[in-house]
Amino acid sequence: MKRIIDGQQINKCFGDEQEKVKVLKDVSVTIYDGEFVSVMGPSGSGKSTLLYTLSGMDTIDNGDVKFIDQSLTECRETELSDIRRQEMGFVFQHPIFLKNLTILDNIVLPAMRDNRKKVKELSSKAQQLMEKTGIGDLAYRMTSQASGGQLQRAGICRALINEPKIIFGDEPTGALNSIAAQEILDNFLQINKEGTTIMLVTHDAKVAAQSERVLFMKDGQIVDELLLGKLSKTKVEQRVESVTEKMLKVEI
Ligand SMILES: Nc1ncnc2c1ncn2[C@@H]1O[C@H](COP(=O)(O)OP(=O)(O)OP(=O)(O)O)[C@@H](O)[C@H]1O
Repeated sequence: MKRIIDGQQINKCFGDEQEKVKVLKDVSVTIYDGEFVSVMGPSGSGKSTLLYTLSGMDTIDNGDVKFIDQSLTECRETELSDIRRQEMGFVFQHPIFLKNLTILDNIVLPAMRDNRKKVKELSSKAQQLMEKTGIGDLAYRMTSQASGGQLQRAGICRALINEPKIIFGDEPTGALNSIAAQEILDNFLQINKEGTTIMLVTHDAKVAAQSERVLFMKDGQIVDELLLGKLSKTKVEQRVESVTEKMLKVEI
């Protein structure tokens, strides 16, 4: 299988000489093209830091991170930001939008830098994405006129507008009720079915259980992993049980 992200012996500290906190300790992880991987672990175990270092959003102290064949650690900042913008999508727990733009324009805006002359095309693509994620009728609303779940779907559309190879999500369902969370997850499952690789950080066993592989972190290391395979709808409860069981073991 083709590797899309390859992190080798990643070390990352925060703080200064007097108060240094080692957050990632020799972490090695490979994400394969087309996978849907989630990362679980206790609060402070380093999940978000791992996501940010693997996506080149944050630097590492030593080790290496490759996106396909390109070492992100060796990239210049401009190259890195091109890769992040063109090849990666990001979805956060609380998506940030410009309040004076419509939802559609908020989705289109990040793609304008690379496609200045194609505003019409981009708008039509954004509209298609909105329809696909179930918010087609919200295109011309302002962000204040949408629910948290609807805004999160808009965040997914924005992440998809440049047709990224991989989407990184940091607790994308963390601020939503269980129904809205499942709707967002269904969007991710569909996107993954269509070929986009997904890596999510989550505290929710039900979210992790629907991914294909779960990495468990503790104290800055990946201490366990659960291979679930692609989701088949009949077995969700069983998958949740397996994830919860592993998670409890990790927390002990
Ligand atoms: N920018 C930063 N400066 C200093 N310390 C940081 C910074 N970012 C993270 N940390 C520390 O690194 C450790 C790991 O943080 P991280 O956010 O990666 O953990 P997490 O597993 O995602 O936690 P949570 O589930 O609570 O979001 C924590 O102790 C955190 O306080």
